[in-house]
Amino acid sequence: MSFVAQNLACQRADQLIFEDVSFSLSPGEAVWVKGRNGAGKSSLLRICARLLAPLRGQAAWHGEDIFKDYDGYIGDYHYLGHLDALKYALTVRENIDFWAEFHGIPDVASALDQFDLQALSDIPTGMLSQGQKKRTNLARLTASSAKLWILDEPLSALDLHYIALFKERLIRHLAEGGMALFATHQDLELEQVKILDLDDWAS
Ligand SMILES: Nc1ncnc2c1ncn2[C@@H]1O[C@H](COP(=O)(O)OP(=O)(O)OP(=O)(O)O)[C@@H](O)[C@H]1O
Repeated sequence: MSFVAQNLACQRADQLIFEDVSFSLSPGEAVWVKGRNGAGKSSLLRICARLLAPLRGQAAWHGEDIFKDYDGYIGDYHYLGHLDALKYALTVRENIDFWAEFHGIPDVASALDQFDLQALSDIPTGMLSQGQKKRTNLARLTASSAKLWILDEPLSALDLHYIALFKERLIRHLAEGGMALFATHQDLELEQVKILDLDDWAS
């Protein structure tokens, strides 16, 4: 099982953002995407989550092009973007439920527990604070069986307690053979992380 990106180039509007970006992920590995504001971190993650087509280059999961083999990749990755992607009219539990069901994991209770969401579980997510919304998204992530976590600024809005909790959960995911591709401005101080600095690759 692996994710391999080769010579990716990205263009937004008429601007070439980066080119020749290559990296790979095997079970237990994490890649930390770094770079200045506007370097293309979110764009790279969106390409890997198939939300944006690369200008050039390939990305493959199990050796199959992610843009050609739709079904082979869909249940294996979970993308957490800048926006919270919650359905505000639904409660915390209902939001997590939906994704847990999509990924075939019915254990919503433990997902709620992991990010201390039990007391908030019946509140519509539109009423949550930014940090509570982020915790709901992280619970949704951990309720999924996705092998590859693609995370854009997963720490934003989290207080120190929940940053530590998230880090612990990420380390467990990697220890269980998962993979992670994440962009943060803050160092998570993971021991085994490969750094991909887009400032080195900027066009
Ligand atoms: N929808 C869009 N249309 C056109 N250009 C875009 C679009 N989204 C982003 N860009 C441009 O692409 C470049 C890369 O943006 P991106 O969000 O990937 O950078 P980033 O490294 O994640 O930045 P930050 O650290 O500020 O979050 C920027 O110059 C940005 O203005």
